[in-house]
Amino acid sequence: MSFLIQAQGLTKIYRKRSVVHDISLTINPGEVVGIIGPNGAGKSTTLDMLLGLRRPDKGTVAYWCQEPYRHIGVQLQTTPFFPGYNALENMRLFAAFYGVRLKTEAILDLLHRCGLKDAAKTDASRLSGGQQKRLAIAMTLVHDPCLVFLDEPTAALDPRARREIRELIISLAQDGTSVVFTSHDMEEVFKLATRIVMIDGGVLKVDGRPEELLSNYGAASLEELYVQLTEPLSESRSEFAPEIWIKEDSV
Ligand SMILES: Nc1ncnc2c1ncn2[C@@H]1O[C@H](COP(=O)(O)OP(=O)(O)OP(=O)(O)O)[C@@H](O)[C@H]1O
Repeated sequence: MSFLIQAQGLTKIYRKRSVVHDISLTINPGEVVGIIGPNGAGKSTTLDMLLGLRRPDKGTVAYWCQEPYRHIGVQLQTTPFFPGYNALENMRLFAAFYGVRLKTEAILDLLHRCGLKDAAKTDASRLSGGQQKRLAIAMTLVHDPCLVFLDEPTAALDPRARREIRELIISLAQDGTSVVFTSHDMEEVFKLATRIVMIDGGVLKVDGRPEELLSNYGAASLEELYVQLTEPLSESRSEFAPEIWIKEDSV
């Protein structure tokens, strides 16, 4: 299998403004791809288009197999749990969406892998923020996917919970699962990612291996590279400084 997802020329337009513009991106087997960029840069919109959750206005997405959704796990920024059900039951219900019947032992193994074994019987809505994130990630694994998408998996978590999620991402990668994740924590991205993609103003700015990127741009750290390549908020990202405007007759 040469690629998992291959996107060509992805463009998404809202109110005549191109919030994602002509992005081409390939996700390969075995990669941990870290997607970085300022708030509102177009990362989530790009992920959604890669996943087929939003239709691109231009461009194409190709997958490595006929039914990719059966083999992709997705944790979006908000993961709705089934209210009134505990973690284990949520896992079982979620698995049913994929047509997978998981034995209790198998679910407990997954919860254990995600550091949640003791919380299996706790109502999902009563789990802590970090536990809910871990449950959201555990739920992406119920159908044994070969690719998982994690949108800001460590955002708003305390240091211990962040560390646990990072270890989980490393263990997924070690088991051969490809991972695509977004994060605003440059140190975290540098540590975890085998490839880094930066999107800014809806445009793909860089795409490469972490060490290569630093040496190509002469940056001492990913944070330095980020600052070097993105514009200050006041210059580029006010409400009145849109990314790319589309001529009326071209939409
Ligand atoms: N449904 C929509 N209608 C109109 N504009 C939208 C819609 N969805 C996203 N946008 C706009 O598209 C731009 C990109 O949003 P997106 O959520 O992809 O950014 P992001 O890089 O994921 O940001 P963050 O890091 O804050 O999550 C933003 O300006 C956002 O306001």
